[in-house]
This record gives sequence, structure tokens and C-alpha cells, in this order.
Amino acid sequence: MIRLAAIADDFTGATDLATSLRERGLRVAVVLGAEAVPSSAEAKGLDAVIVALKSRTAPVAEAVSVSLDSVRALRELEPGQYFVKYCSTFDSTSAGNIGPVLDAVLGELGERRTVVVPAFPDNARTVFQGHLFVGGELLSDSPMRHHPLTPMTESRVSALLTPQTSHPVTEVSVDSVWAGADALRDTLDALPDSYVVVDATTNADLETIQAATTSWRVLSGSAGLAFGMRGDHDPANQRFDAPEGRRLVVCGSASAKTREQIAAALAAGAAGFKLDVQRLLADPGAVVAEVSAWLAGLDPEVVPVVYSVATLDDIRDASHDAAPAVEGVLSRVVVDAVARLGVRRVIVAGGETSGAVTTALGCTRLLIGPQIAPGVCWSLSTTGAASGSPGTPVALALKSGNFGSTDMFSTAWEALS
Ligand SMILES: Nc1ncnc2c1ncn2[C@@H]1O[C@H](COP(=O)(O)OP(=O)(O)O)[C@@H](O)[C@H]1O
Ligand SMILES: O=C(O)[C@@H](O)C(=O)COP(=O)(O)O
Repeated sequence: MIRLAAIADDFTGATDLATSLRERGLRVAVVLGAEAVPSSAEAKGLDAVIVALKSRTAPVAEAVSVSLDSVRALRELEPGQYFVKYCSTFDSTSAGNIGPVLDAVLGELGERRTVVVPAFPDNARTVFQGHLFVGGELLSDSPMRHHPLTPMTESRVSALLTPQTSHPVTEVSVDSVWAGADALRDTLDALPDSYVVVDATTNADLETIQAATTSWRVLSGSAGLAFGMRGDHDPANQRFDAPEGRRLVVCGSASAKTREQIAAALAAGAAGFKLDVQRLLADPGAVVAEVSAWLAGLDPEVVPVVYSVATLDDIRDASHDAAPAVEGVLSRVVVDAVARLGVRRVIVAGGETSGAVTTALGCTRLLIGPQIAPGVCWSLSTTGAASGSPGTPVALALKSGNFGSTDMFSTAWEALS
């Protein structure tokens, strides 16, 4: 039996939740896909298992199917609670996938209610009067309105979720949270079965919500909702031996923070390679070969940053084919760099991009290591058959687009030495 079983709709979301739990003393495993869920015997000693999926922008039926496969596999571990992790900026469209996945998971488990808590104050995401804020701005005024796959142009969480689900959506305001865990539990229990969007503006609010929902079978939200959980494992005591080798940063993220991080790295002496998306659409193999040749010729001490978005102009009129094509090229670049150039330490910016890269490397499991910033950590994995160089150890930092300090592409490596 484990305490918490989670599915995350992208790979950075999985490591985000994992690092938050690990920092709070839980023993966590992140596995990539339902097939990699450990058996009960293998999960002995673990507090939480998180399945990383690439379902955020997949077709609805596919997102539902991989989520259900994961929940069915996790069920074997007899979890005390289930956690459906989605983005702290509620990345989704009116078709899904947050609503359809919640509907399917609840249906599978015979449940009729969950809380909906995207707030993550450590990364400046708060929910007040049912509206999601990013820093001082409403979500719909934030850079998320320009996201290439899930542009967020509405800020009220219930308005975002209602078109995605047949379940009723209700709201609980921060006053009820401030009344404390016991009172909040009564407020929640008095509501009709529904998806309950709960305000949260601080970590203390998240802890109150978590304490009020310990008997709920299914929780949903960003990693922030895990902040109230406590385990007895001191992360400082865990061995984390990162392989020695060359470094590489690849960015498919179009997020404002990633664009700042790229600019800061280049200003600090990193070497940059900006992908030409038109060329890449026409001849991806040639672009991969060009990037690989460029990497091979660099001073191994210099940090290379391969990226596809420098300014918003780069994604303004992007074709539908561009996103998978960029993911494909960045994945092939990383696979080649690991197989042929001795790259062993890789930062990947962007959730979709991380899913593509990690899958191409054939990784199935991540050992979570030191936190780099709230929601961002180093992890260790081993490449699989898909990579062409199976059994190679790699250190991966799968970075959510908008997370991490501005200088992290230059400084994150220090946590490995
Ligand atoms: N120049 C570009 N034009 C169109 N799509 C792009 C471009 N660069 C990256 N993308 C795609 O945008 C998506 C970004 O999503 P993701 O990796 O989750 O990062 P983030 O959510 O931080 O922007 C990926 O699918 C990526 O391939
Ligand atoms: O909850 C969050 O904000 C992150 O864990 C996350 O999912 C961010 O997604 P990307 O920006 O697409 O990496």
C-alpha cells in the first residue's frame, strides 16, 4: 500500500510534483507511462508513485486512455489517495484535457467529487474569488495567453473547467479556507458532489486545503496542493551520483521565463543555436545533422543552448505541424548528443518538449534528486533501447517553461557537483 498515486499530464509536471513531495520528506518514484508502474513488491518503501504522461495536448480520447491505464496500474498499489496533476496555469482547451481526464478517473474509481486547486504561490500562481492569477496579473492577461498549444484567454477556473466536463463545478472562496481546516472540511462536505475550485493565495492556504481533504479519495491540482503532506525521509540523506560528462540545454518552451533564461545564458557566455522552424519542417534530418556538427565542434566546457523561440514573433503564425516537428528535432539532437558526444547532463525546457526528449531517450524511470528551484529538480535516469545507446546514465532537469531562476541555465549545474 502506498500513500499517494499520481498521474501528471506532462513530464515537467511529474518532476514538479515529485520534487515538492521529496522536499517534504516523502519517498517518491516517477515512472514514464503506465507500463513502468512498479509492482507492489518494487514499490515497498515508497510513499508516492507518479506516472508522467504526455497527455496535456493529446487528443481527448488518447489522454483519457493513457490516464485510465495509469490509474488501473496504480490501483494495484492500493493508494490511500489519488492525485491528478495538471498545470498551475490550468493549461487546457475547451475540449480538454483536464475535465475529460478527471471525469474518467473519477468514473473509474467510483468517485463523484474532487477539489480543483491549481494555485502554486511559490511560483506566483494564486486563486482568488475563483480567478487564477500569475504574479499580479489575471491568467488571461499573462504571457500564457500566447501559448502555442493552449492559449489561456479566460481566468475564472470554473469557466475554464465547465465546458470540459459534465460534472457540476462549484467554488469555495478564500474566507472558507481562512476559517481553518475543520471548518473548511465542513464547508466542503456540505457541497453537492462536484468539482470544487478552492481559492488559495498562500502556502498556508494550501496546507489548510490539504488538511481538510485527507479523506477525499481524489485530489487534483498543481504541485502546490502537495505542500501540506509530510513524510519522514530526509532528502539530504539520499545518494545522488550524477554521471560526469558534457552539458546541454534544449528549449522547445515558448514561455516568457524560458525566453529570459535563454537570453541570460547567452549573455553569460553560453553558445546558442536557434532552430529555423521553416527549414526544420522541410528537412528535419538536415537540421539535426547541422546541430550535431555544431555541438561536436564546441569547447566541451561551454554550455550549448539549442532553442526554437527567442521572441513571440517566432510562434505568431506557427503551423500545426511546427510543434511536433520541433519536439522531434530537439529529441533527436539529445539522443545523438548522448550517444555520440558524451553529453550526460541535460536541461530540457518545456513540458511537451521534455516528454518528447525523455521518450526518445527510452527512459522509463526517474530518480528524483536535488531541487534547483520551486518545482524544478535534477533527476537521474538510464537510456533505453529507443535511444540507440541503451544503459547510458543521464542527469535530466525537466524544467517547466515558466519555472526556475533567470540564470538557471548557467547555475543549475552546481547542484550536481
Ligand atoms: N518556433 C516554434 N513554432 C511553433 N511551435 C513551437 C516552436 N518552438 C516550440 N514549439 C512547440 O511549442 C510547444 C511548447 O510546449 P512546452 O514544451 O510544453 O513548453 P511551454 O509550455 O513552456 O511553452 C512544444 O510542442 C514545442 O515543440
Ligand atoms: O504546474 C506547473 O505549472 C508545471 O508543473 C507545469 O505543468 C508547467 O508546464 P510547462 O510550462 O508546459 O512545462
